[in-house]
Amino acid sequence: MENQSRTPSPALFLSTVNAYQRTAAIKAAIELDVFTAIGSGVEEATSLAQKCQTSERGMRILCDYLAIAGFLIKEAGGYKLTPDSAMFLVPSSKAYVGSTIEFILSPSITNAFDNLSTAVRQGGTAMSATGTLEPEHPVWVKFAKAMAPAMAMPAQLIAQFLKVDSLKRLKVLDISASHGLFGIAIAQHNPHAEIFAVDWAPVLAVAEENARACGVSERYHTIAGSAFEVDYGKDCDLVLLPNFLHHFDPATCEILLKKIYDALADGGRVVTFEFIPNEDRITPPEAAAFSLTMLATTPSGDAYTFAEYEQMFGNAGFNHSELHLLPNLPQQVVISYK
Ligand SMILES: C[S@@+](CC[C@H](N)C(=O)[O-])C[C@H]1O[C@@H](n2cnc3c(N)ncnc32)[C@H](O)[C@@H]1O
Repeated sequence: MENQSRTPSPALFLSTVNAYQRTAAIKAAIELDVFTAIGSGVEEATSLAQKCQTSERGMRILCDYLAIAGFLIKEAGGYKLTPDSAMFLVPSSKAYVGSTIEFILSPSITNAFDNLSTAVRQGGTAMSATGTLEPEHPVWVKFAKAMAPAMAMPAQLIAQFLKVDSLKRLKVLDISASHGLFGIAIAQHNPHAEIFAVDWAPVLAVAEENARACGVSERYHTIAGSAFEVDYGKDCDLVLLPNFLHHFDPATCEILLKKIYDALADGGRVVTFEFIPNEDRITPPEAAAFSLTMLATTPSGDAYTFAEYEQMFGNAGFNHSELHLLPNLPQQVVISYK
């Protein structure tokens, strides 16, 4: 109704076409360490320029733009951090996510969007036949290093949610382990947990380093190779499947889920952590929009609805699946039982 009654405007079109400038501004601010400088109390463009070794004009224009975009507050000619910027954009914060630009803005990802019309025409990535699913694609080592800070909180929330602390036996398979944080969080919550991490060999080196740093390396084992080909072993109690199924079409997901089903002990669980849109496929926006990333970067991946996951797990033999919301996260959790 609101759309019909207001005066038509090109504002949305123009801000969307210019959106690359927002991306460039936040990237520059992170590269120049502007948020650290402002967080440490340096607030005027002149002193910020000295601290970050930039021109004064450049710093003034960048900081004004960041204030317009909502990353900074401008007061009495100086700049302050917003609460979000203080928590997520200052590198000394535990919740720092600035490093994620190393993956999200890596050419392997951004180049995939340069030719989106072709991807739309053909219904899958225009990068190459396999996109980011090429075996040992180097972008995944970047992901493992850059995205770990953003996954630390979800990994801990999932470990808490699963209530694994008092189990006397816990064999865990972490498929697409990457940085390893999801499996490591389970090992931290349960001293009996043995983690078996599946991913490409160069990626698993990052997971092993993190397992060592978290003091769980003795219970952290790796299985290098394609999740579709390696031997998972038997009698797993828990399979972690975070941010993996979205890369594939439903038939391929079902092949993987059948393999997982065979590796699970009776009563075992699979934890799928994914962007899960509502049935309308346009809400919630962040989860639903993830579909475009899959169109641009993979041959046939998608952001699946819960009903679609239920069907895939059902077809693979699982007894039932449940959808759970975790606080303050754009992704949701599906628990599927053998
Ligand atoms: C989007 S990342 C998700 C990583 C991690 N599970 C997380 O949620 O943060 C996808 C991961 O799948 C891995 N991967 C891609 N294709 C794979 C395959 N065929 N077999 C095993 N791992 C694969 C990548 O190396 C990468 O670590």
